[in-house]
Amino acid sequence: MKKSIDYSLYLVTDRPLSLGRSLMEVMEKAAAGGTTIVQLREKECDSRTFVELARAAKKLLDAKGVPLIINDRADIALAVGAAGLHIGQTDMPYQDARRIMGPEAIVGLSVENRDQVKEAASLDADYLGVGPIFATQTKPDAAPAIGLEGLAEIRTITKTPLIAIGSVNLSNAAEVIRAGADGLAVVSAICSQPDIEQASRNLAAAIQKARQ
Ligand SMILES: Cc1ncc(COP(=O)(O)OP(=O)(O)O)c(N)n1
Ligand SMILES: Cc1ncsc1CCOP(=O)(O)O
Ligand SMILES: [Mg+2]
Repeated sequence: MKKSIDYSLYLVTDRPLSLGRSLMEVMEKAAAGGTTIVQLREKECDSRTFVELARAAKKLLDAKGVPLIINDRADIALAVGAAGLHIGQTDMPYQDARRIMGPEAIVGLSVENRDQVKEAASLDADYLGVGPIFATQTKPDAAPAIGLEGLAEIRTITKTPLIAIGSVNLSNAAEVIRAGADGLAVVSAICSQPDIEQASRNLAAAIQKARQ
């Protein structure tokens, strides 16, 4: 049986946005503060570097019981035995990713609008990464923001876990949860904060409170 995953606080890494701190430091402190799942997102590095980072990330996160998801690259996810893969609308098609990763792996899919959510209904994605919720500078090629209304509407058409992404931070975490997100995916709200552990702790507490 597939392991149940806590998607509450989903860190998506970004080394250039980490204020000079190492990937290991970011992940270590984020996990200490309550981050429940980590996606290694590397847009610039070569494959060798990506594998080495992923292997080191897995070792660190395994010791903390935090699952590691790899962005875009099924080959890297398989090479290091990661828990799963995240793909978007212009990445490898979902069915191919699922076949390669196997039935036990977590495979997450990005959706940017309600049509893509409807298309995803025929798939068995473990979660949908919905966004951007708000405009973000972190991903210059992101689709237009869907807002809290867009998220709430998507919530009504699927039961698949929804992970909200795109300028999600401490100031809007509660309303994003209340609009229907099962988890919050953040880059800058953790990676670019001076105190990563505290930022993670604050977000985890805000999520818990919003669910009460
Ligand atoms: C949790 C989560 N949701 C959405 C995305 C975006 O994925 P994608 O559209 O493939 O864009 P890139 O991240 O590959 O630039 C994500 N990474 N994680
Ligand atoms: C990877 C990604 N996909 C949609 S928005 C985004 C970037 C989110 O970054 P931030 O949390 O800093 O806005
Ligand atoms: Mg992608």
